[in-house]
Amino acid sequence: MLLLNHESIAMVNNNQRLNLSCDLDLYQAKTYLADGLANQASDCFFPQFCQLLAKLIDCHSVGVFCIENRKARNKTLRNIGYASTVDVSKQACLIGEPIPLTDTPFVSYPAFVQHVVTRYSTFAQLFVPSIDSVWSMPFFDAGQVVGYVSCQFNQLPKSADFLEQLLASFNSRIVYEFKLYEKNLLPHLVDLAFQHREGIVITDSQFNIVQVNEAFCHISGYRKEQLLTRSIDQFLPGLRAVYLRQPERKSTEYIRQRPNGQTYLQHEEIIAIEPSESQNKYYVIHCQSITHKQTPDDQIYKLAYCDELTGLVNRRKLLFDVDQAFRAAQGHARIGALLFIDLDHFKNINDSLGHSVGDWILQQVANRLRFIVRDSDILARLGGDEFVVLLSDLGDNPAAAEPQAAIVGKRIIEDISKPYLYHQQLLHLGASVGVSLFPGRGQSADDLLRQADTAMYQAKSAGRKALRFFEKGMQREADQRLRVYNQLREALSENQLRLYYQPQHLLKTGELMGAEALVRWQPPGKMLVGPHSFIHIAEESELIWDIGCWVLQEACKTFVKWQSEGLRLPEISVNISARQFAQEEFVDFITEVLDKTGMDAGYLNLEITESMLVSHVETTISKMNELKKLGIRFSIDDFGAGYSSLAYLKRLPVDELKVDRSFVRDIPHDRRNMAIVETIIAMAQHLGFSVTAEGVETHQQRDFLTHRGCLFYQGFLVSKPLSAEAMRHYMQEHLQRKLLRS
Ligand SMILES: Nc1nc2c(ncn2[C@@H]2O[C@H](COP(=O)(O)O[C@H]3[C@@H](O)[C@H](n4cnc5c(=O)[nH]c(N)nc54)O[C@@H]3COP(=O)(O)O)[C@@H](O)[C@H]2O)c(=O)[nH]1
Repeated sequence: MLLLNHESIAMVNNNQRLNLSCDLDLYQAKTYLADGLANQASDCFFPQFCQLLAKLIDCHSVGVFCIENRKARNKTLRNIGYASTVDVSKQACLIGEPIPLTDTPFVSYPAFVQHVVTRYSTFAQLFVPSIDSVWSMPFFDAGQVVGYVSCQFNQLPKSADFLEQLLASFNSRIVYEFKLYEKNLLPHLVDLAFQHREGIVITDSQFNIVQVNEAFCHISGYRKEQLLTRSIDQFLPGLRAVYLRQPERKSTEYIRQRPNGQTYLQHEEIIAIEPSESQNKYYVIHCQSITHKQTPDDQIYKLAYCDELTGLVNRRKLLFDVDQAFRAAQGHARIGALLFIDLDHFKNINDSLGHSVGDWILQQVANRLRFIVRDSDILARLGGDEFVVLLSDLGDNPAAAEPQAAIVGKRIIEDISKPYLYHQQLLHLGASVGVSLFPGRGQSADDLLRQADTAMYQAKSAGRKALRFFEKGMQREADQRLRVYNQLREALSENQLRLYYQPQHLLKTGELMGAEALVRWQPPGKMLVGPHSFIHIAEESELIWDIGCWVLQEACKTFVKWQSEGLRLPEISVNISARQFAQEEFVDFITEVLDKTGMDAGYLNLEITESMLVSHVETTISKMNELKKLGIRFSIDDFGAGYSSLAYLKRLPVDELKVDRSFVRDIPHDRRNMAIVETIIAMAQHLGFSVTAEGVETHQQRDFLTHRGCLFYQGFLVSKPLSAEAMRHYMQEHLQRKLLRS
């Protein structure tokens, strides 16, 4: 607003008072105005006031302005009354317009400015160029300026003193009308705003929804009663978190999901409103669905460069961006970082709750990541549960860049690990992050993704929810892993896998009670390779399914063959990995193998690990029950080394616990481990499970276990794992000894 600037203040301060004679009697003027306003309805008060005053003092025009957002830094003037003694059709309509007060203090005394039109071009746009000067005066409420009256003159006005005295006597009435105006205007504006085509949500200070408009219900697919009083986190997840973390970043695009599963792209803007110090804070969220607003060009761009599910940059665009960022960093001696993020346990959610929940989770993760990165960073989804954040400029000092990248990485892990609320159900995820800084010596843009991926793998191996920076040694390990993976694939197709069998005996009598099938890899011309060197690599990929299938078929085939040869073994145990068990078709697959091999399910025992049970207990129990109906038995392998939750243990249809080798190893030296073994045995007895001790190597260990009531054991004391042929001889000898004894 040009009326009240530094220059005008200077003029008043210089006592350049308007010294013009007054033709009007002050008393008459007051009466004239007071009569004219006496019965004036509130909504016409200010236009009428302006009209009367303009006529009275014979000026070009009069305007009344109230100050909006008085407490905010960016307060503005809104024109609420205007009248002119000349034809106003040629002038800009000011009523209701907020007028910006750029660089201008809100003065608290009358001000006068001459030659306004030539001095200020904006003013010329608002008023006819004939205006020469402007005089304005503030109105006060409890000592605070609440608005102004401004009078525009075609020529120098006659008396400012007169005007000042006249208007001062109307201060209370004008302030009263200001208040009425504000009170009446607000609901009217709210009504108008709520009829808007775009979605509006109002929340209280705790982000609970207090009002929504029809448009929001239409866009989001929720009914008003489903939304009111609920937290916005349920319907606009992530918005609150990003706002609280970065209040200056008011608007963002999100992928949202309707209750029917349909997704849409939405532009959301949040504004905090604090009506007064005594009143609570509110938030107004403006939502604009922009899915349909995209031009064909936008759509082509999105198809080519965006990930459809999350709206993030896709792999193709990321590779391009990485290349650009790498070159820019090289050219300007800056440092950047590429963060490779892989979700922990995502597959469990996908497998157990279905792909639509998996998709929902990926969208939530994308939204959470959006809050963390800055606009200048690049956020991409590579596919599956892999995301990438490219921080293109972390300064020019490598020592400072690394902690900065670590802060972002740790925040990513922290935010992704917070629970997700899906239809009253809390879902848990984690994230492992690998970081590669660039540009490095001998490094190319192509290396970046691979290096960060390698570091991410190290983070996963470190126990998940971890962050690792790429180091040169990691590359060697990654290359080795890839080599083993490729060779394993070949091993499967070239029939290089072998199955070994470790006998299991009854502790009390030494009776042969079963055997555990253990896989080995026999590369041509090389030493036999144990599962420790390759099972974990297989478990990271679909290869574990193929290997697991082979093991189960081979074990059943061999067992049936032994049976046909009269070698009767009470049971054969097969290890099942979590990834294998989680497959939807697992139960069907087992049934098929039993059918094909002619194996009686009553002889088959599946060894599963504790960790597998904790992540999705319900699905696990239901799968186990299906298999139990066929006659299959279950052991919990490595018991005591994992979570050992008694809460789920009593619900599981399990038959046996296998005490982890690490507890048996130190008998009789480690009293604590001995106490653990005793407790496991006692607990198993109470719950009706049998117990097998693994890794028994000495007579002392065997005696201890026997006296504590353990039923079965396996270990080098009695036999190492044997090839199928050696196991056949072992069974024959055992049978002969038994026959001799009887
Ligand atoms: N998913 C699958 N996992 C499998 C399969 N085959 C094996 N495995 C898992 O690999 C782990 C290592 O197995 P392995 O090297 O065969 O070791 C087993 C035994 O050799 C070893 N053992 C047995 N007795 C002793 C002993 O007295 N001393 C000693 N130092 N080691 C001994 O223990 C392993 C058996 O362990 P467990 O399975 O826990 O009963 C192993 O964890 C296997 O689970 C497969 O086909 N699928």
